[in-house]
Amino acid sequence: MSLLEVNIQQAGYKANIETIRNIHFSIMKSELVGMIGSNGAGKSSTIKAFLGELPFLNGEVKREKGSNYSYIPERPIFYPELTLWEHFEFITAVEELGESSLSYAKEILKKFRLIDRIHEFPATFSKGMQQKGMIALALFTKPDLLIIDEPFMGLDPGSTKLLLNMLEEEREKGTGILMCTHILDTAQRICDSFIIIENGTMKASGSLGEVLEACGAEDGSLYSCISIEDEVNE
Ligand SMILES: Nc1ncnc2c1ncn2[C@@H]1O[C@H](COP(=O)(O)OP(=O)(O)OP(=O)(O)O)[C@@H](O)[C@H]1O
Repeated sequence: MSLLEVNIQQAGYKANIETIRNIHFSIMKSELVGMIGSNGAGKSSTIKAFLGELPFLNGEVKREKGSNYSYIPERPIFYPELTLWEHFEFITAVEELGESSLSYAKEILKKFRLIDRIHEFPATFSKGMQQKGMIALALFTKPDLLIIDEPFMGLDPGSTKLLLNMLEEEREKGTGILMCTHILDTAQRICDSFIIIENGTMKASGSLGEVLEACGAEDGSLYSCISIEDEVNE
């Protein structure tokens, strides 16, 4: 059984304005799925659509019964009136997670070198620190499904390496992961399967070999699956 099955016929932000259409995929346990496409192709909108955050959706989304998910949006979102640590305490209380989750949170925060800053407000953090705070908040709940939009944005090389290790550990635990990224060489190296989004629809999906073939990418590179607009003549 898949952790997530998405069948979107159409979805959008405004009535009668279709932002995405005909997007169908599923995510299995321990599967790392890379969603790639140009700026504005519709990746974040696809995520918002299956999370129920778009006002208009014609389609069907199925999640495995009893499974939980974490979503790391493209831009970090925090409660302005809470310190970083209060975010962990708040989620622990709301989701009735228990003390062991808070110990796990501290472990992650130590790895990300944020432990000395947990009593500060995330709005005062650097971009990369905010991103690491969001990642820690997503992971400490031990989700079955992890959805991450541009996870490497703003991370320094050490934190990028740490995140890659953490994704691998999550996968080994059985977590299904959907990751949107423009870092195609990393995606090509670590993802089990791919969804290529272009102009609001799915251009190809499947294993690396399948998407490369569907895109006619003879050079064997995911870069060839992304259409690049003709340069504007001066
Ligand atoms: N809040 C919104 N209201 C209306 N239209 C939106 C909104 N957010 C995004 N769009 C539109 O939806 C389309 C797809 O945008 P989306 O953010 O899904 O792209 P993306 O593939 O995630 O791009 P990027 O790689 O730049 O993050 C774009 O035309 C964009 O202008």
